[in-house]
Amino acid sequence: MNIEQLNNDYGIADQVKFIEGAGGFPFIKIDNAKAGAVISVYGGQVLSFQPANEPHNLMFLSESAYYQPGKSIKGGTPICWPWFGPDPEQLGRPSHGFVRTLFWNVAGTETTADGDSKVTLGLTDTAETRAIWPHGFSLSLAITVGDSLNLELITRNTTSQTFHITQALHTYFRVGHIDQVAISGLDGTEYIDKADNALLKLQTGTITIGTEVDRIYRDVDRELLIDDAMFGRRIRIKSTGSKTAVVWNPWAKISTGMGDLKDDDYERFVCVETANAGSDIVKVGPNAECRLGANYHIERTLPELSNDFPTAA
Ligand SMILES: O=P(O)(O)OC[C@H]1O[C@H](O)[C@H](O)[C@@H](O)[C@@H]1O
Repeated sequence: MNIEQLNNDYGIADQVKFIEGAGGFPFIKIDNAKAGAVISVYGGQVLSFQPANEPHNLMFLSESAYYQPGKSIKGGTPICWPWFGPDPEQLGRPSHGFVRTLFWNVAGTETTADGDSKVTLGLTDTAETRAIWPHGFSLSLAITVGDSLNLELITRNTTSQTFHITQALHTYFRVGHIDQVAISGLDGTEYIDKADNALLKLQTGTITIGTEVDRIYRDVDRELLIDDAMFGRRIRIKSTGSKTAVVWNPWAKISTGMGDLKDDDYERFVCVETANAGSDIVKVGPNAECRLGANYHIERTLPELSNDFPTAA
C-alpha cells in the first residue's frame, strides 16, 4: 500500500493522516478536537484511542507486540473472525480466525456532522481466505473517533450458501493496576470458566482479578463497566449484536510465556470482549448480514493530576 496514494485518496487535512507505522505497516493517525487514535490497516485494528481531556490511553498496546505478516498485534482491538478461540473444526487453523493477520482495504474516511472522524475498512474473500474458510463474504469495519470510540463490524454473506460464525472485538483495555480494577454488569450471569476445566459458574457481584481469568459470559444484556481506581476512571462498554462477553487476563505465568508480552504486562490490561462465542453462534443466510458493535466511553471518577508515570517530587 502506498502511503502517498492513501493520503491523496483518503486523507482529511488536520484530521486523518496515513503514515508508515511499526514494521512498515500503514497506520491511520486521527487527531480531531475530541480525541486522537491510531489504526493499523493490518488486522483492521485500532491500536490507540485517547480523548482530548483524558491523560491515559483507553488501550493497552504491548511494547513487545509483533508487527510481522502472519502474526497478530498484541493490544488495541484485534478482530476475531469468523471464529472466536480455537479452530472450531480442529483443522489446525489459527486461533481467533484469520482477519487479524490480513491487510484490510480502506473503504472510506469522513468527518461526521458531529465533528467525529470515521474510517471504514473492508475485507472480502480471496483465493487465500477461501483456502482457509470456503465462504464468500464482505466484511466492513466502521471506526468512529469522537468523545467515545465506536466500532461496528458488519458481516455480509455474498453467496447463496448459509454460513455460521463466532466473533469478537477482543479489546485490550489499559488499566492503572489490575489489583485496582472492578468489572461490573455481569452480576447474576452464567459463565464458562475456561481457566477451570470449562465449568459453568454463576457470577455474583463485581469481578476482581487476582489470578488467571478466562471466562465466556452468556446471555449478557447490560452495559459493562470497568472501574479503575488508580487511573480514576470508569470505562463504559455498550455492545450491540452480542449476547456474550469474554473477560480475559493471563496473569503472571501465561504473560511470561508469551513472546509478545513482558512478564508483568498482565498488571496493565484487561480484555473485556464484545462477542458471539460459545453457544452464541450467528447464522448468516444467503446475501444476509449481521452486525456486531461496541462503544467505549471514559468517565472520570477522580480529577486527574498525574501522568501515567509519576515523576519523583
Ligand atoms: O493471544 P491471543 O491469541 O490473542 O489470545 C488471547 C486470549 O484471547 C481470548 O480472550 C481467549 O479467551 C483466551 O483463551 C486467549 O488466550
